[in-house]
Parts: sequence; C-alpha cells; structure tokens
Amino acid sequence: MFIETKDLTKNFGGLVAVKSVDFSIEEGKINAIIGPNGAGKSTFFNLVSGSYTPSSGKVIFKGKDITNLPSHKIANLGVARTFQTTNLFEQATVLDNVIVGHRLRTESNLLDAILRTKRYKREEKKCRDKAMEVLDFVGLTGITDKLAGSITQEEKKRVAFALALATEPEVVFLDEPAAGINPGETDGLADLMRKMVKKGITVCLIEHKMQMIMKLADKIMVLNYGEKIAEGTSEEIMNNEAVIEAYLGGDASA
Ligand SMILES: Nc1ncnc2c1ncn2[C@@H]1O[C@H](COP(=O)(O)OP(=O)(O)OP(=O)(O)O)[C@@H](O)[C@H]1O
Repeated sequence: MFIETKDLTKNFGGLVAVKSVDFSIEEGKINAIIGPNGAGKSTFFNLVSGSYTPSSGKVIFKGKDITNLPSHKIANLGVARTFQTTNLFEQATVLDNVIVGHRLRTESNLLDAILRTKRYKREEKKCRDKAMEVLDFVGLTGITDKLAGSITQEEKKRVAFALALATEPEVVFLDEPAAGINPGETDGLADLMRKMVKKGITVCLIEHKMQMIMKLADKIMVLNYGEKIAEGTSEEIMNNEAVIEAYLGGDASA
C-alpha cells in the first residue's frame, strides 16, 4: 500500500471538516479528490501532507505511520504539494524562484553562503541544474529569465509544478492545478500530469473541473460534508447515486 488514511478525522471546534475517511492513494496513478465547496478536500490534503494534525485517525506512507510528523519531515520522505495560489517572488526570475525553492532542501547553511564555501558553490550549481531540468520538464525553458511577476497564469501553474518537482518527490499533491485557466491550457496541464506519472511520480489532485477529472483520473474519491461518499473510476463515480445527488445533480460545472 502506498498512502493510506485510516479513520482520518479533523474537527475545527464543533465542525467536522474531515470525518473518518479511509482512502488509499494508488502508486503510479492519477488520484483525484472531488466534492462540493467546503466538502473537506483541502483539509484532507493538509492532513496527509502534515500541514494539519488530525483530531484522530492515521496517515500511513509506504507502511510508515506519518500521522504526527511535521510537514518538512513528510516533504523529506518524498511528498510534495502545491497550493491553490502559488506565491512567487514577483521581482525575481522564474529560474531564481525555482532555485530558491530547491535550496530550501539543500544542506549548506548561512555560514556556507557567507563564506561561499566549496560546498555552497557545488550546491548552487546543483540547484541551478535541477531548476533548469524541472523547468524543461514543465515546458518553460523559453521563459526562465522572465520576471515571475510578468508571466501568465498558466505559466505560474507550471512554475508551481516545477517547484514541487525540484524536490524529487514520489508523490505530488496538487490543489486545484487548473483553477483560473482556459480549456486549452487545462488540457496542457492534464498532459503534464500524465507525463509526471510516466516519470514514476504518483499524482493526487483536488479539482473542480469535472470534465478534466473524468478524463484524467484513474481513481476518484468524493467527499461531501467531510465524509467519503464514493470512490472508484470515473465511470463508477458518474453512475453513483449518492454522487449524483450530492454533487453532479447540482451545479456540475462548479
Ligand atoms: N482552519 C480552519 N478553521 C476553521 N474551519 C476551517 C478551517 N479550514 C477549513 N475549515 C472549514 O472546514 C470545512 C472544509 O473546508 P475545506 O477548505 O477543506 O473544503 P474544500 O472542499 O477544500 O472547499 P473548496 O472547494 O471551497 O476549496 C469548511 O466548512 C471550512 O469552512
């Protein structure tokens, strides 16, 4: 089993945002979490990636209980995530943004940086090479020297992917990767997710764009009021009565 949640629950005061969710994220697949607004999707992501501590229940990653590990330790195990909005340093280049993101995981310290030790220089080159490699992977080789403040929304989404990929993750959690971009660009990002899977990276995403999810995801979990109401393939989800009632029957384009 790759990633499993067992009876995962998060309460905020009297509100149960995630309620007893058992789910398994399949290795080498595109896993999706859908559900109406406020269903608990982001909270579930935050629990699995260690940003929130669960009220009860467990998160198991490759047989290891990671429930109470801080998020940086979880990241070190090979779990990366993106956020609904990526805050880039707008006055820095795309390349520098990715280098800085990557440096957060390297070993040299401030003293190394001040003294510009051999280790620092070696790591600086390593980070630069890695940044160029991931920017190439996400299709941004042409804009590495542009200021992050001047790039399009879709390019920002790709930079967010590059930042996650620079940490050499085994699994990436993508929070609404296609929000705010047009259908053509959405297809492009879907292709990029497939490419990530081909490279051996497991993908887990939250997305409101139903058409995209139904074409893209190998496995879907549906949350409603914090509870898992269904899981399965696109076809199973589309034909599931509880889902139709809770979600698709309402505003399917939400
Ligand atoms: N830090 C918090 N403190 C209190 N309540 C919270 C907190 N984070 C989320 N909630 C509440 O928990 C519930 C689930 O929210 P969550 O953001 O996980 O849903 P979501 O499915 O990601 O929604 P959306 O699709 O709108 O992003 C909501 O009722 C929300 O108001």
